Amino acid sequence: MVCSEAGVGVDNVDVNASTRNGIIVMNTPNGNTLSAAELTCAMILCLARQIPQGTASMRAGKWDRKKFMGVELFGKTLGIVGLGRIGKEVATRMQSFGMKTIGYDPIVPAEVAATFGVDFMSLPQLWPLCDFITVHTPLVPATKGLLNTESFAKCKKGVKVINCARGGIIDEEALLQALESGQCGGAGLDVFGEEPPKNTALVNHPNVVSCPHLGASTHEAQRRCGEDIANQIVDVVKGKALVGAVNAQALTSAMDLETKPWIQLGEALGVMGQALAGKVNDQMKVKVTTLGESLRTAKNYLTSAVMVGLLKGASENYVNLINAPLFGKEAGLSVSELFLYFCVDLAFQF
Ligand SMILES: NC(=O)c1ccc[n+]([C@@H]2O[C@H](COP(=O)([O-])OP(=O)(O)OC[C@H]3O[C@@H](n4cnc5c(N)ncnc54)[C@H](O)[C@@H]3O)[C@@H](O)[C@H]2O)c1
Ligand SMILES: O=C(O)[C@H](O)COP(=O)(O)O
Repeated sequence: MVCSEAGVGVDNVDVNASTRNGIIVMNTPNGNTLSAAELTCAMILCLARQIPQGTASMRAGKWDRKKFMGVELFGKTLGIVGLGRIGKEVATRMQSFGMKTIGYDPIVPAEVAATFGVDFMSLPQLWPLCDFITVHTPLVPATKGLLNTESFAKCKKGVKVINCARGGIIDEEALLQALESGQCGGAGLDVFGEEPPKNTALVNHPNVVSCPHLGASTHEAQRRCGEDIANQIVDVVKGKALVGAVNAQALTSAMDLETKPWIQLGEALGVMGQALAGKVNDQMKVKVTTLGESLRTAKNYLTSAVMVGLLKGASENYVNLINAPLFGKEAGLSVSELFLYFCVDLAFQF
């Protein structure tokens, strides 16, 4: 079974429960990149020129030319936290407005960031330099509250911030306080800790521009994600490839013609192990040893295959390559892996 997310974030899918039930969880990480990047750029422009506020004012019958004095983007510094797919597209677009782009990412190296015009630096270096800050990371423990009271205090007074990634990366309480004090000069928010937000203090703030999670809401992005997911599912059904799976590393290898026989062998060895050792219990030790360069990376799938064989029939659950490692762990099995280059005493062991 496959559970597909037509987008990047799988936070609306219970990945652990899917893994337990042997269900593949897939996403389509590329389809909505441009749409999310364009919305971010639109937010930056709205913050600079207060376009939504101007519209609301005119709808209220006013002609207030003095109230909405803006700033140019030319020559301003944009800090980009998270230099993946969307962060990169935002950078190149905003450079065309004459913005200087600086950024940080724990995975993307400085040399790579430089290829798309981003001056890489640490977060403590980045905060005080930015006129605008936009976040493009996943929401994980390391990014929750990345912009908080402490980091706002390190920023230029009046810094404008954008979150078109995930609610919670900018701490909402700290943001409200920073908006109230003027430390933050405006915020563009497409995402919220709770969606829709019950606490409307932020969306009602005069310096906040907001959208109801519209980053991927374009005809083009929806079509692309739909096509991607359809192709991914057809490929799985045909046993051709497993693209975009977020919880099935072993299964990715199972699609490869060269590794298929090894997976069958691993499973058969597991069945034999069960026949010899009896029902799996927490006293059992399993050691999967592979030999020779061609099996250097085999532990990625072979151990799972052995576990399938060991647990099949012995478990009340449906066991497959996706959930076997989890069930093995829960049964208390002690599993280790050994790779040997050569079968001699001088073998290099990893
Ligand atoms: N608003 C929307 O509708 C919408 C649409 C698409 C994507 N998104 C969200 O946008 C975000 C980015 O998506 P993407 O496709 O660019 O993802 P991506 O995986 O291509 O890029 C994310 C980057 O964040 C970096 N990162 C991880 N931890 C970090 C940290 N502690 N500090 C700085 N950087 C860190 C990663 O190394 C990676 O390069 C995700 O949260 C995604 O769910 C939102
Ligand atoms: O993570 C994503 O791709 C975006 O947040 C879009 O998600 P959605 O398709 O649920 O709007």
